[in-house]
Amino acid sequence: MADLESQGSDVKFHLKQYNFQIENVPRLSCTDAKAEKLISNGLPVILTDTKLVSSALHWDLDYLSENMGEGDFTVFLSDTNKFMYFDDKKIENVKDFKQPTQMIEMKFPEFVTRLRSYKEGDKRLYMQQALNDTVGRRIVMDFLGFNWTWITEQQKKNKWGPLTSNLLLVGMDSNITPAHYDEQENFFAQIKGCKRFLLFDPSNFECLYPFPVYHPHDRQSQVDFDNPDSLRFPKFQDAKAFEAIVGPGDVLYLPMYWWHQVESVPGHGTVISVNFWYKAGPTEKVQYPLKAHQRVAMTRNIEKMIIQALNDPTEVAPFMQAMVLGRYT
Ligand SMILES: C[C@@H](CC(=O)O)C(=O)C(=O)O
Ligand SMILES: [Zn+2]
Repeated sequence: MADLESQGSDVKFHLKQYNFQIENVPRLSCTDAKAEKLISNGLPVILTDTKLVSSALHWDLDYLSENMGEGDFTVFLSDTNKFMYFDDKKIENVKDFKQPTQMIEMKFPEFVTRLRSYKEGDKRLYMQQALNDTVGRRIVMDFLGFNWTWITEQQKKNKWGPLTSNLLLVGMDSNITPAHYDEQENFFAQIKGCKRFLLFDPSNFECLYPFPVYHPHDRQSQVDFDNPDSLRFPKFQDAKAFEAIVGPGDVLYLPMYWWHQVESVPGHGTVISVNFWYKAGPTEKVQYPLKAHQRVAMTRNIEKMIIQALNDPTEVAPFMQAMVLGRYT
């Protein structure tokens, strides 16, 4: 991708400003030993020359419209530029849960028509669809042309589990996926337009206040980054962010359990990405002190167990307080 510095001013100009500290994620060649080291240590890095999705860099709305086939694709509609994920299987756990987006299925050409006819005040659109075998032959050929040799080598070297899916993301610039974490390793490949990632290592759990595990917004931060409630979330100001801006051809290694907010950079038109989600590998012998992501995984398991045992989420806080206050504090 053209050196960001040459786009620096215009890309930087459009970026939203936040109060927390922000450092840069390193941009390295995939042949650089430092990049290998970062990945093996579960640290984020932008890889500039993997050629992972070179066979798809020609993808644009017209090409996809002609070649994505007859399948239905999942499109989210939002009244704002935010597209917060929710687990529809957990909606019944929260009385009067208000879905932040509407999820509809549509053919690709219809999606393109709606995208192109968008005007201020319309619902914004974001297609998020796992690539599957309904796509047309040319997309299959492009997909087979991905640099599977390189990424499979990474999977084996880092002892990851199997590839679970490739999510195709086609959205409007300025769309935002609010801060959340995933429980899978992720090589995020940028195809068209630019995305800005704000990343936080898993130890920021206490600063980002995830929703409870039973909530439809499990794994999502409760903090509205644009209007943080410092009374409810006093530690948010201590969050430490790393910024990664990716453009066509860049691949971001996004380690599992790392928080990320993803902003499609305004002024670059339609934004197209494909991610590569891998299951975590088997945990070898547990070593102490536990890593931050292991503590998060443990917290999740304990939270699920207590909710199930008490059979009432409102009893979790008094139960945990009785267990620790005056005994472990
Ligand atoms: C969907 C994506 C965010 C985005 O690209 O809007 C993401 O969170 C991930 O790949 O884990
Ligand atoms: Zn994610």
